[in-house]
Amino acid sequence: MAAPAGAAAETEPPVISVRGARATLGARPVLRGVDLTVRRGEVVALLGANGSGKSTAVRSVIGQVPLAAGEIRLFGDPLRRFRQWSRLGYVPQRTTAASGVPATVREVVSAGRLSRTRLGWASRADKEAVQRVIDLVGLGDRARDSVSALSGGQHQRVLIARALAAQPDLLIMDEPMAGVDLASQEILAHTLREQVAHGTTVLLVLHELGPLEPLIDRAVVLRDGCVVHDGPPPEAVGQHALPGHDHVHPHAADEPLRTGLLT
Ligand SMILES: Nc1ncnc2c1ncn2[C@@H]1O[C@H](COP(=O)(O)OP(=O)(O)OP(=O)(O)O)[C@@H](O)[C@H]1O
Repeated sequence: MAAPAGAAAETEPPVISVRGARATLGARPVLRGVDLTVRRGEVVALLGANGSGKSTAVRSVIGQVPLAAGEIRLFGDPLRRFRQWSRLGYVPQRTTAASGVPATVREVVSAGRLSRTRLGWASRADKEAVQRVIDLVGLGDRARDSVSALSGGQHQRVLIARALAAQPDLLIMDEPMAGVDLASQEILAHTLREQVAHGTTVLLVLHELGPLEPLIDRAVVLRDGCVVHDGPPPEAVGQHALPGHDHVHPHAADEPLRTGLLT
């Protein structure tokens, strides 16, 4: 669990403030008046069924989806004026670090450090920061390997290391556990714990709380582009405990709820 946001966090502007956000994709209204506040040091999970608008909400926060109405602020600045992108690490949903270009783990993770490197040259501190996050995600012995040689879970760990390389104050991850084997899930949970212990603010899109549950301070649940819950994480089984849960799971119905749901 993150250290509770202190008195300073109460008075300073939220790290993320979304007010009355509306967005339409194609002809479809996908966000229909979303409010979302994330304060410094908080770990907030954005939950909801397939298509409820979770990814669209986080993509609007980072400026990838324009709003039809409403306002977004990051670290107190209106999004259109926000320039401190090195303070934000983002791991998009279900992407791969392998682009056809044979890059090594270290090269991909170093790319995440570029916003902090001075004069285009990686300093010793930059190299150490890159090595630290590679070690943190348990890939210290794979740093020179091509990312194309990695498993899906290892890929995801590379992408998270890339997002952490610039030592962001805010980490946004869209379903970081999706398609990730259990061993990698545990490493990711450990990685996140470390970040949270160092004060990083985190917004996570999740299908369920799963192994990250002990870290989550607050859950915001979307349904049809509207917030239907904003408060303590639903007990034990994440959104499954909520009425109207209709997520489609690619697993057998008799599988235990706490394992394998994210794969
Ligand atoms: N580019 C697009 N054009 C039209 N509709 C879109 C587009 N992108 C997403 N949508 C639709 O918007 C709705 C919300 O999508 P979004 O990806 O935000 O949901 P989600 O809650 O993240 O779902 P999932 O759990 O499936 O990732 C879905 O019905 C989706 O089909």
